Amino acid sequence: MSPPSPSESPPLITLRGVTKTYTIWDDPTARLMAPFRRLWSKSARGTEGRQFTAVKAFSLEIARGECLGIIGRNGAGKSTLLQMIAGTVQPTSGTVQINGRVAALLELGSGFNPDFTGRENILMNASILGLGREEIAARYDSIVEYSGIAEFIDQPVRTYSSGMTLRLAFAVCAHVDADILIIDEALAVGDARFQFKCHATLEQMLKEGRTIIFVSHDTNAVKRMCRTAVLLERGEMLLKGSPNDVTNIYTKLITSPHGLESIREDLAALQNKPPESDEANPAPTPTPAPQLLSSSLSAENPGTRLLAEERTHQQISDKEYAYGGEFGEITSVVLADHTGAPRLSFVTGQTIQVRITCAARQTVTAPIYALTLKDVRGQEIYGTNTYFQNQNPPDVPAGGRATVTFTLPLNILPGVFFISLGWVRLVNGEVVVIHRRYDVLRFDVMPRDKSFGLAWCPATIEVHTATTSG
Ligand SMILES: Nc1ncnc2c1ncn2[C@@H]1O[C@H](COP(=O)(O)OP(=O)(O)OP(=O)(O)O)[C@@H](O)[C@H]1O
Repeated sequence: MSPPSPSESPPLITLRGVTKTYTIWDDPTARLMAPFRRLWSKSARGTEGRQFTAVKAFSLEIARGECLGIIGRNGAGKSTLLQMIAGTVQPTSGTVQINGRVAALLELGSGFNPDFTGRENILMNASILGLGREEIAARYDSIVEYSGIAEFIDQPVRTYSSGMTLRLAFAVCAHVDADILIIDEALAVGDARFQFKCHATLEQMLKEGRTIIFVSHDTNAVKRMCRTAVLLERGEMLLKGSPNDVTNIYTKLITSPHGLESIREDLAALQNKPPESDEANPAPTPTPAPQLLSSSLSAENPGTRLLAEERTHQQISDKEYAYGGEFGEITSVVLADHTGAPRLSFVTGQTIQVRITCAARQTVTAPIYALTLKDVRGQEIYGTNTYFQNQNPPDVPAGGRATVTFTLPLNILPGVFFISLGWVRLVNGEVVVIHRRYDVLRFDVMPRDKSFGLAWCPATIEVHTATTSG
């Protein structure tokens, strides 16, 4: 029987007005003395230490079978939120209601006793997570085999590397029939092979209708795994939406010098945006006629008219998300075939050209031009830039223009794809955005043969058959 769809079943997790406030002590002695002082004097209550709210009035319902990604800057409150869902931290106010068994991979090894062996920790953890003696005995060998560290299973966990600790912790979580799995960045310490195995297990868990909540700074992992993502900032939920929208806004937040201010308008626009259709299965669209692009520039800006004249375009994708544009703008984007003829539909293996024009309002020194291809889920499938290719394009003077052509073979199998473009510069090792236009063009790739998968790696096959044995 297939698991019920998220909309059919009641929420597995309900958070209502969840707030966590910590008391911060500048003086460690005052912290130690505080309980005694409170005993001596009622008036001392609440007068020492500063209150710091790590998570503010957070409300959310998470359905069975949902995979929710939580992203946000360092200190945004992600781990605190996960700890409250996992039950290891109590909220100061608000309620957390959980209707199922929770397994959590929080701070690495936090559930383990470092002086116990791997074997003892498996037994202890599986028991804490709700398995009975017989169930643990029946699954023990499988847990050890999954972890791949059988050789070290009788060594104390304090002697394990972080990758080995992760292997053990994940192996336990994967075997306890959890309804909800919570993962806090932990997977990042696993080697590539184990990460692959973890992701396959997570996919399987989702198919079985389990719920996964995971925190990651890896926006691609969020887009690959999740259908919904939440952006946390200073303890508050700024946005809940498609992983592509949320990670686009997050990228702007972390690269803009104006921080939160820089995304206010975007948040307002997204809140008014109608719900998206199934992004993973968009209906094919006919190639539209050329049309004028909307602009991020204000009408008052003296450069606007000149730039607008150039802003003729093949197609705007309705997903475009742009920012920057103050010092210069990517004014035109044309997708063409290898002859230079504009097109939006190709066949696997064909060569494309992406031609962009960048107009500088102020001198742009040490410019970098970048291109990314994404699939319909926002997953980056290819990206490059002039910096990675060891090119040093010339500065663009105020009022000047640069035209840039990216030429690349479309070695990808059929689907719908989006092009994102960036014009940035590096200042003291930091990326300063001149203009970024994400998901600006949408194009289709049609099949050229019956090969399958993601990438087109045209294989030749040689078969030698012997006519006699021996
Ligand atoms: N026990 C604690 N006492 C005081 N402050 C705390 C405590 N735990 C967390 N904080 C503070 O709460 C804020 C949120 O911390 P949290 O670890 O939840 O952030 P995060 O989003 O997970 O960050 P990161 O991405 O760096 O892991 C931070 O400012 C942190 O210093």
